[in-house]
Amino acid sequence: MTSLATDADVKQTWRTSMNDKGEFVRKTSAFRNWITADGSSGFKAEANRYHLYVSLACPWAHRALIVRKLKGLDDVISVTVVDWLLGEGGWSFTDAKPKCSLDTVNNSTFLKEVYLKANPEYSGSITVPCLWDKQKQTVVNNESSEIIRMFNSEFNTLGKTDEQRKLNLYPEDLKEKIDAVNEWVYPQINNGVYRCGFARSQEAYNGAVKELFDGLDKVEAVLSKSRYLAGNQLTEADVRLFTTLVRFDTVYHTHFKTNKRRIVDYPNTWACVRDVYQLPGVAETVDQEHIKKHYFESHKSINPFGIVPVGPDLDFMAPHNRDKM
Ligand SMILES: N[C@@H](CCC(=O)N[C@@H](CS)C(=O)NCC(=O)O)C(=O)O
Repeated sequence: MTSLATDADVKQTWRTSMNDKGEFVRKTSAFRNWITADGSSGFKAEANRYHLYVSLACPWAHRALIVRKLKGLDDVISVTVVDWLLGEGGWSFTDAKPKCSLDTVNNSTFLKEVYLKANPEYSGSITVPCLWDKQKQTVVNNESSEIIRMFNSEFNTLGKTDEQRKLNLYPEDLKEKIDAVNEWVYPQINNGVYRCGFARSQEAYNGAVKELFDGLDKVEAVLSKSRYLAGNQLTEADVRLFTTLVRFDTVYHTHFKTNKRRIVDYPNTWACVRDVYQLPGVAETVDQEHIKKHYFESHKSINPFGIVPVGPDLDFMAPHNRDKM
């Protein structure tokens, strides 16, 4: 019998990752196994073997959901959506909220039970996305940047259509460029919004917000010259940026105090968000109810009454005209 962690043992990343300057410092992910097409790593890419635990609110989990869709892997990799509320016990399962379901794979009540099944000694953060191996009964990987690379390259015989099997979001000739973009987009923007929101000193906030808007200005400049971040072809760099930007005006702008500008104020960036949103399969991965309710209801230290603001209404389906660039 696995010993279960008590609520007090649950390490909520956003609460515990602070340094003495009041800055938010994200912890590194713990499970880093690799699925390969040939199985040489011990984790072979196979249909119905892997299960993805996600929150529809979480930008990191959202990356994995988008790549799973774009690569036509929805019938190959199953998914459970957790309750949007991140409570005292961490992520949990419910069938009483739209799109959420109980954990029929591991029959757990809290996601921490899944992590502890993989490693009873585990004391790290309990985060989504979490990729579970139904065969080996363990967590394969809980780092989104790696999960999307595996979905992109290792499941190529299993995708639904030829086009989806051939889609390459990290092509050889663009690797350097994509890595270079990720190198600044991650700290300044993806993690940057959290660094603004969870700052516990004015200095920490000032530094994070400056880097964030320098980053967004840079994105706008790049996207004024090319359709996507690494040129005229969609890559993982765009997916990684998109999941932050699609949450920006509805949540971060108010909740994380990133209110110098909104994404709709950046014409090229906003058009690029709509471009990615309108790609086949992407819109159905975006759920603003989960997104808004998760952040505003869960982070009681920055929104004590859990009130969810009413707006803004954004038209993600408005024409983007980026294909004419
Ligand atoms: N580096 C991880 C970060 C994942 C992460 O921090 N996820 C958040 C949700 S947005 C989480 O699960 N937090 C749980 C907690 O703070 O307790 C990745 O990119 O996969």
